[in-house]
Amino acid sequence: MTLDRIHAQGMVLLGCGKMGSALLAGWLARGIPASNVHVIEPHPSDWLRDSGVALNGAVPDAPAVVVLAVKPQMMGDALPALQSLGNGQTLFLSIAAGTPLARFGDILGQQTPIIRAMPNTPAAVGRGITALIGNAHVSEPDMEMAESLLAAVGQTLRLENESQMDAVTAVSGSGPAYVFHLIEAMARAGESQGLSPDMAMQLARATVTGAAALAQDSTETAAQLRVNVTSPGGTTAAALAVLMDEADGLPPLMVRAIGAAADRSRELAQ
Ligand SMILES: NC(=O)C1=CN([C@@H]2O[C@H](COP(=O)(O)OP(=O)(O)OC[C@H]3O[C@@H](n4cnc5c(N)ncnc54)[C@H](O)[C@@H]3O)[C@@H](O)[C@H]2O)C=CC1
Ligand SMILES: O=C(O)[C@@H]1CCC=N1
Repeated sequence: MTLDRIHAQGMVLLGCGKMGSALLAGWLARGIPASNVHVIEPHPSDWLRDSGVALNGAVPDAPAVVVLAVKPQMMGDALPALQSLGNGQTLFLSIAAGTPLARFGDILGQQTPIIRAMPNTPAAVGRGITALIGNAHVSEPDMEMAESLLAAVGQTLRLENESQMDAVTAVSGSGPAYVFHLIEAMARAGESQGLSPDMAMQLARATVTGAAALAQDSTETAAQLRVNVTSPGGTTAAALAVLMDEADGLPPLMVRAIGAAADRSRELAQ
């Protein structure tokens, strides 16, 4: 129902790289007709060419929504081409890290309804999470349309204020990279204990994905799931004594890493 406007008026996707194509794959899988999606992408992948979307042609006069999925540094170059759609009924939905709502209004017009969202790459397998916040011109139906689009690729979450977006970006936007790095680090540590690289990677990858699935499906807290693995005086306890060290274990390291990402998000806003 909330996607009726897209069916009637079409939509535009500006930039179809890693995140844009993850979103597009979800929309097509959820039944948005490819012919309703107009994509502007100077370097289209084979997948995009074969997807059936309207690629690099004229965009509709009044699309229901324009999704902005170019790098923050490219926004200034890319956005003026869509200026004529500003100050009207078209909703703009940006997924760019660190780009404040006010900056879009400066280019598109101050009356333009704009939503800022932060998805993540597990959207590619329908397991993303996206946080959203809109400016004062976004109506409830606008917000619901954006949520429906993003719900096609995972969970959604409304923020209370825009300042939360830097922390969201640091936790869930960038977060998948931390988990992939955990796989790499566990595999490398397994190698240092004598496993072959292939075997270490198979064990690390299956362990992280298996634990993630358990965290998703279980009613128990993450802390309890950890306790369930930890036999008193056993191997896990020995590892956790290292990882949970308050001075140089994972918690202070994560505070530094997430702090660095949030700081970078704030810098991008300058
Ligand atoms: N990759 C990720 O995990 C996430 C990325 N984001 C945000 O999504 C946006 C895109 O990031 P990625 O997909 O990772 O980058 P990407 O580099 O894979 O994709 C950007 C795309 O924009 C295209 N492009 C460049 N100039 C253009 C123009 N003038 N008009 C139309 N298209 C143009 C590029 O050819 C490229 O395909 C960024 O703003 C980023 O902050 C948000 C959440 C997660
Ligand atoms: O690294 C970045 O800036 C983008 C935003 C969140 C994930 N990737």
